[in-house]
Formats: sequence, C-alpha cells, structure tokens
Amino acid sequence: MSTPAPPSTLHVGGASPYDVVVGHGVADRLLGLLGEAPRRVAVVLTPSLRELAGPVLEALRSAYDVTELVVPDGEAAKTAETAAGCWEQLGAAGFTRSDAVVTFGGGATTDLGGFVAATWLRGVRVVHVPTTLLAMVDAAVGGKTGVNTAAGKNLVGSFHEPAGVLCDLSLLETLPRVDLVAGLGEVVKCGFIADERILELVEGTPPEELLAPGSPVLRELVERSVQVKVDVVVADLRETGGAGGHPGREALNYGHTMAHAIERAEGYTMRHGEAVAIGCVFVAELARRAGRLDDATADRHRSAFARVGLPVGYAGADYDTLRAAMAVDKKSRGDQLRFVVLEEVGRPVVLAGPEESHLRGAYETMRGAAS
Ligand SMILES: NC(=O)c1ccc[n+]([C@@H]2O[C@H](COP(=O)([O-])OP(=O)(O)OC[C@H]3O[C@@H](n4cnc5c(N)ncnc54)[C@H](O)[C@@H]3O)[C@@H](O)[C@H]2O)c1
Ligand SMILES: O=C(O)C(=O)C[C@@H](O)[C@H](O)[C@H](O)COP(=O)(O)O
Ligand SMILES: [Zn+2]
Repeated sequence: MSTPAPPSTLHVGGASPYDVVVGHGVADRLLGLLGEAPRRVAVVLTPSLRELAGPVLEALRSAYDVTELVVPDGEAAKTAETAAGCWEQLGAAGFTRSDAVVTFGGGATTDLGGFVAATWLRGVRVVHVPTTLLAMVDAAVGGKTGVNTAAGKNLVGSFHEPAGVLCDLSLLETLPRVDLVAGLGEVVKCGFIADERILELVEGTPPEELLAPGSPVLRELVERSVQVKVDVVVADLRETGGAGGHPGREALNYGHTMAHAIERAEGYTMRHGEAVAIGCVFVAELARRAGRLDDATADRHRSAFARVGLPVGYAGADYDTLRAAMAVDKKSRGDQLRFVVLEEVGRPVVLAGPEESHLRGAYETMRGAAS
C-alpha cells in the first residue's frame, strides 16, 4: 500500500473565511480547529454512525463537555421538529455563544446541524466533518443549511458558514457503494457547470477505480469539486446573482429544479445525488429543445451519469405533479419557472419561463429513459 498524499487545504475567502481540508485522517484536526474558546461542544450525528464517530467523540470528550445530539438517519432529520429537539438539548446543556457545534455525517446531518448552529443564539460556530462523498464535495461547503417542509425541500434555512470543514477520506471506507455513486451525481454536475477535467476523469477512469476510497482519482475529483463550489460561493455566497451572464450561486443548483421535485414526489426515498443526475439530464434535454445546447453535449450528460451507475430517467410521478413541485423551487419568481441551463460545458446561464411544450417534451424524454 502506498502512503496517501498529505492533506490539501482549500481556502474559502470572504467575510467569514475558513478552510476545507481534504485527506486521510484529517478528522484528527478537530480539536486544533475548535481551539480553547468552547467549553461545550454539541455533536450532531445519527445512531448508525456512533461507532464510526467513536474516535472523534473520545477526542472531544478529552477537552470539552460533549452533548450528543442524536438525530434520525438521512432526510428524516431535516425537519423543524428535529431542529426543535436539538434546541431543547442545547438549552438544557447551557450552550453559550462561545460553545461550538460539530456535525458528523452525510449531507442531511450537515444541513440539519448547520441549521441548528445558525439559529441557536442567532448563530454559533459549527465545524463539519462530512462522512459521505456528497457531503464532502457539496453539502458541508458553502454555508447553505436547512430543513424541509410539507411544501417542499430545503424551504426553511439560512446561510451560515462553517468555521472549518474536515473531509476525511478514510471515513468513506464504510460508506455503501450506492451512496458513493450518489455522491458522484454532484461531482459530475460540477464537471458540467465549471470544470471539464472532472468529466474527462469520470469518462476516462474505470468506475471501480473511481469508487475506491483510497483512489487518487477519487481524491482529485473531491478536490476539484470542492474548488468549483468554493469559487462560486466566494463570488456569490447569498445567491444574489452573478456577473456577465453567469447565474452566480444558482449555477450550483444545476439539475436541482427537477431533482427536488422528484425527491418530494418520491417521499424523499430517492437519494439526492441520484435525483440530481436525473435532473441534470432533464435540464440538458430542456436546453436542447430550447435551442440553447447542442445534441452532443445533451447526450454527454446521459453517458457521463450512466457510466458511473446513476439513473438518467424517471417515470414515477406524472407531469402535473412534478410541474407543481418545481413551482416552489427557490429560483422561481412569481409564476415563472427559472432553470439553470448550459450553453456549453462550463457556461451556465438562466433560462426563465421556458415554453411549456419544451418542458413537456423533456419530461417525456425523461420518462422514456427510465429503466
Ligand atoms: N447544503 C448544501 O449545500 C447541500 C448540497 C448538497 C446536498 N445537500 C443535502 O444533502 C443531503 C444528501 O446528503 P447525502 O447524500 O450525504 O445523504 P445522507 O446524509 O442521507 O447520507 C446517506 C446515508 O449514508 C449513511 N452514511 C453516512 N456516512 C456514512 C459512512 N461513512 N459510512 C456508512 N454509512 C454512512 C447515512 O447514515 C445515510 O443513511 C440532502 O438532504 C441534500 O439536500 C445539501
Ligand atoms: O450550494 C448550493 O447553492 C447548491 O445549490 C448546492 C446543491 O447541490 C444543494 O443540493 C443545495 O442544498 C440546493 O439548494 P436549494 O437552495 O435548492 O435548496
Ligand atoms: Zn445538491
């Protein structure tokens, strides 16, 4: 076995700067990152990850009063009720503004834990230790936090930047393959919106190699995807818009209008990364029909996502159900749907108010591609 390369640090500039550290064993840096200011540390995690979190919890207990905020697994954690339960526990523990929250888990845990940290005392420090590929490349970075409501996904939340993100690639060793594959959904998305080298790596590497937690290619994909996200959020943290025709932070939402509608229609049983793959293929087809994207790049979407084992079609819910769910997307303005589409790889733009016939046509193509 070759020794893994030393950790790399990606700096996120702005008003509240922090670092994203990527490498093997970097969860050990948690104590150094939290420093001496906190007396209490609350760790947000799920029952299924308590064993994996053992060394982190032990290290934290050696330095702080630790409160475990044990939340439901997966999307079930992202509710106002779960957040309220965490607030109760923070209150009971006498959690102050100098104390800190640590999240340990996938994107659902970092979203919920980040939201709890953003709202407790109007904002306390949070450090994310993402344990899924998806959370490392996307959810833990950039400060978007939130929970779902009956009306849709991530409808309540806030922007609250972490004090640091520790992407410990060793933690991926226990992650089921299907969740690793789902994480590639956001990785490939980053390739299409901003970094074609990601697509070349995905297209040119055997999937087995891509999906090995110790693989240098996987590590490069993590670093490149984090860099894509960092570049976007540094320029437009609060999603107020970009310059020169670039959609700003909304670019990271590529494929998400349909993805979130499908997740909601499926009662959040489909993995987010899988829905993102379908959503990207859908919106590429929409852009093709609207005359914005060429056939070859639309086809490249199908082949890139399918190559790593992600779905590229969906036939579960009918058009009207998905159309209604897309209307509550945060990119919508009034009655108008807005999509991020590509004009070419690396050139995202906003398509506002697409023709209904193009939407229906892209929906039918998505239905036809369902396996
Ligand atoms: N805030 C953001 O910017 C942002 C970005 C992308 C996605 N998200 C959100 O992230 C969520 C999806 O995150 P996800 O794909 O990580 O799913 P997830 O958090 O539901 O985790 C997937 C599964 O993996 C398990 N797991 C996690 N780490 C593990 C490990 N190391 N070993 C074994 N099992 C492990 C979890 O228990 C869970 O069952 C969605 O809610 C999505 O909306 C947020
Ligand atoms: O960070 C962002 O901005 C993103 O859009 C990244 C997405 O991958 C992520 O799923 C995000 O949570 C979606 O945001 P939302 O604003 O559509 O809820
Ligand atoms: Zn996403």
